[in-house]
Amino acid sequence: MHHIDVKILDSRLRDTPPHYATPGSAGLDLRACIESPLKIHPGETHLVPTGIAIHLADPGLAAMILPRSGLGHKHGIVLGNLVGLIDSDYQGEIFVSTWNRGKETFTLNPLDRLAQLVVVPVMQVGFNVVDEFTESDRGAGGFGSTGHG
Ligand SMILES: O=c1ccn([C@H]2C[C@H](O)[C@@H](COP(=O)(O)OP(=O)(O)OP(=O)(O)O)O2)c(=O)[nH]1
Repeated sequence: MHHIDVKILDSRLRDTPPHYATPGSAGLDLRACIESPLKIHPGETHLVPTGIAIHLADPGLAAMILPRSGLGHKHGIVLGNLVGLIDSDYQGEIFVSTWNRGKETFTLNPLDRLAQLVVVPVMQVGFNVVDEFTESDRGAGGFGSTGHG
């Protein structure tokens, strides 16, 4: 298992440092480190601090912030940037762009679990500029060009 450095920036999280809820969990809970309940009206987006900073350090790693399924499906609380990408050299606090795409006001309470962080391997590649690609079966066909079935 990889280990990465984390800073706890909000003392309320001291007793709950980031950990996977079950051994099979892919996402680490990110909590809303706000001082008081926050009403998010339909269509609004708020940048919510999470009280933690991570340093992935290895350019072969990145972290993605993803919505929580229940919040997104039932309450329309998703991400203003759809997916958040944390670079391996980022050391600042992690923020969640919190968008209420639903039709009802949602109240976010301090330390609520808001989103999830997934650490993923990243391959960095070099680009060779060419005039022609080596031929493939698909060629430039996309957007449904292989049919529906
Ligand atoms: O949902 C997010 C997305 C990003 N970040 C942090 C970590 C990331 O490494 C940094 C920069 O993000 P990104 O590269 O996506 O932002 P940008 O808008 O392209 O700006 P920059 O010029 O800072 O790269 O902001 C967050 O805290 N939450």
